[in-house]
Amino acid sequence: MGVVNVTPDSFSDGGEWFEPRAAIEHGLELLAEGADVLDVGGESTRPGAGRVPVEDELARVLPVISALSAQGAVVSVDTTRALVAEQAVAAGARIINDVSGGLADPDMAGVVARTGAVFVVMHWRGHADVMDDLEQYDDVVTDVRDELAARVEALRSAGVRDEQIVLDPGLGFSKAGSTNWPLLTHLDVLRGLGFPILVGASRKRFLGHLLAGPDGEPVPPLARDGATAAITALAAAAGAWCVRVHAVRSSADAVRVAAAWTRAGATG
Ligand SMILES: Nc1nc2ncc(COP(=O)(O)O)nc2c(=O)[nH]1
Repeated sequence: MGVVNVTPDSFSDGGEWFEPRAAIEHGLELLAEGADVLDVGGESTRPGAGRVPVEDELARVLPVISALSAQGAVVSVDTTRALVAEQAVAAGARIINDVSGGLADPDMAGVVARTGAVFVVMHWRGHADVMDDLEQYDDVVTDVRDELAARVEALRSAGVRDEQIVLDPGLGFSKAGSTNWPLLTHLDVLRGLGFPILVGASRKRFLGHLLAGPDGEPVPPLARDGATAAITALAAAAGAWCVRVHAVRSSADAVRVAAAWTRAGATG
């Protein structure tokens, strides 16, 4: 899943593809690099980001979703708003990628049920302005699993079918650096819920800290693509359904390495 952020302020690529034409071109480049899905977002979710008015979010994403869908791309819309999701599906999006898993907008579950779109349910505890204050867990793996299971039950009650649901641990969302790693090394616990798993580690802060030099300063987002590709390979080998990345080529190659590695291991 290649990231197409049509925003002026996303943490790792804010502003590069803010104009629709540039965003569309970038999406086509990511397809050429091997992306299976293009994730189009119009509102940054980075910690501390302010909300974007809904009309601005619509104006940003709809032209890009329409154009990329018309080119045959499988497009997801990265939004927490039911209205944006509904209009994005009408414009051709086949996946709704909601970092709040339906918590931010009470109308989202109904839109998902009505449209039949695939729904990515990410683990989330609050909007960007508060999420860093909500990082308390007894056991992050079982807590995230249980909170996602509760979301699944709520979605089922709203008429969403199991085959529409994809789960996502929400790396970096209400999770400080060290808290992210157990979610990656225990993907099997999340997979135990019985749904495909999407992993979004690309260029995130916890990787910047991992790669920090002697001065302890985290490396900048654009220096985190090697670590991102390594996580892609490990997550693929652990059975992840999809990884959401900014740099597609390196992760597409990493998926092929993991597939070859797993096949060789299977043949013994
Ligand atoms: N499903 C899903 N969606 C996401 N959307 C945005 C970001 C972070 O923002 P970015 O687009 O600036 O990387 N991370 C995720 C994620 O981890 N999972």
